[in-house]
Amino acid sequence: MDPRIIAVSIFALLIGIRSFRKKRSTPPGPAGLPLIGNMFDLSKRESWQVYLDWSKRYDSDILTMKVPGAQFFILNSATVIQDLLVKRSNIYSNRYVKDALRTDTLCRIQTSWLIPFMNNTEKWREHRRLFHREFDTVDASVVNKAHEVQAARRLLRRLLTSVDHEGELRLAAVDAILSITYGISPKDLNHPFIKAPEDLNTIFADVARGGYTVDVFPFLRHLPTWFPGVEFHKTAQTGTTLANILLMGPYVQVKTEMAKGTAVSSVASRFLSAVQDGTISETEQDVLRNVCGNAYLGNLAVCALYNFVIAMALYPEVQKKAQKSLDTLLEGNRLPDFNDFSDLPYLSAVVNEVLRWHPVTPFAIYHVSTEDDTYEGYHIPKGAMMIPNMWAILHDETIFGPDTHKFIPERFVKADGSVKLDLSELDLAFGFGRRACPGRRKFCYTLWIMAASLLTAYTITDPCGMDGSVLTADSHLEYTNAMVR
Ligand code: HEM
Repeated sequence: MDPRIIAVSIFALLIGIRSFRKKRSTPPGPAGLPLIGNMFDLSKRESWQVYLDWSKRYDSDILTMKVPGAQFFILNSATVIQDLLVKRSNIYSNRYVKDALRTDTLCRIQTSWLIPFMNNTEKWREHRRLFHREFDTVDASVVNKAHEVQAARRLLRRLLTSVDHEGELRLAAVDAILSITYGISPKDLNHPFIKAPEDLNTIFADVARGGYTVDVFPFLRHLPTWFPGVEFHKTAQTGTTLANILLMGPYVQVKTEMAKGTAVSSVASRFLSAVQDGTISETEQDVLRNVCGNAYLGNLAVCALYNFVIAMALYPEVQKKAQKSLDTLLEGNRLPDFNDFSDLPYLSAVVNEVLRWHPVTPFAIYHVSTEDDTYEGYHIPKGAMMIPNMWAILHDETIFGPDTHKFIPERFVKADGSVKLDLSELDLAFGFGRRACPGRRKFCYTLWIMAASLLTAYTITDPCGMDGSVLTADSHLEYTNAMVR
């Protein structure tokens, strides 16, 4: 054979092997242990910072880790997240695949009505469409905002006599969402509707951080319930009960109140009236009932309310500045309402900074890919778990300016005093692409009215730790490693 042909063939073969290798190569990441892979690496303390440090060590914004049955990709920059979860959201909008790691405990809890766990299907799209219609449109927000103002006023009134300030914030967050959704306003923390979403969110958070051995070794699910160490059976049972309280408890109460003619106007009462009038189908009724249950579970908003209070106590000069803008506008004559929104840009900047400073969901919720993909030469297989390090991008100094670990609302203020981003535009704090949080606009307004009301009536001082020690802006605040913190 002609030696030139042989040389060309070998060259072509080498190029082929190289490009195949490149296509199949995986991003860098820490080497795991035999059998369990990176199980311990995935649940490091303050893992958002650990993952970011690894990005520097491995010189890559995308990292990979493996545990039996699943491969995770950590996305550590806004560019990678934008490229994959937003621009390719047709591929990266699924959730946990059935029977994959970590889903075992969840599968036992009745979660089919929970939007965050639905796969990218028509059912999920219909739920999101109706969620938007009921909570996000201009018409809906007029009624919803009236409820939010009332919930904020009730908080101020309770704080006059209560000493359990933390409990009052928890109550206020549930009060706001329950009154918008069901017209129900719990009077105290013993109300059965207060604890259910908190406990269910705790179970989901435990599952998400791999708290159950069955998620790693699925064969354990075949062991009988009395067997030591199979506590997940009990957790799953508790979770199912809680999920039912969430979905059916307030919904049934509204139905009963409507029958008695005592129901307060709410999302649920409006659609139940439409059912009585025969203007919506039974399927739509079921979807709307689920949508209400999802909004109720979204009460994780309380974590952001805590962060607001902590920030005000640690940064008194910020608090004073926000209070001054409120006092100048209200002149001590009245409490704020949503008509004041555009006149208080600094307060909007404070709320933006609360969401950025300590994001409530540092890793959003994992997205799952539905087909094989290639990115920057790396192979990403179908079923890969994509973990966006939201904390990392919200602390990226190239996006938000210097000292991102400090609470500086001025980073959101333009030279003319107006706010850089409208509240609802701080999208980075609310997830990505098609799965971005549908409650974000509604929630931003809840936080805004609570913040405005609190700062008008009270001054938050004397920050101290659990052990009574005095905290300052330089103290290290420890956050849990959960999906929601
Ligand atoms: C501090 C307030 C909140 C934050 C920071 C937040 C953040 C998030 C994030 C990061 C996601 C995942 C997005 C992704 O997968 O990329 C999400 C999903 C979701 N959020 Fe929120 N959220 C908040 C409040 C709320 C509220 C008040 C509601 C309800 C009224 C709500 C309803 C939902 C729902 C239903 C989903 C699932 C969306 C889906 O999977 O398609 N959230 N949220």
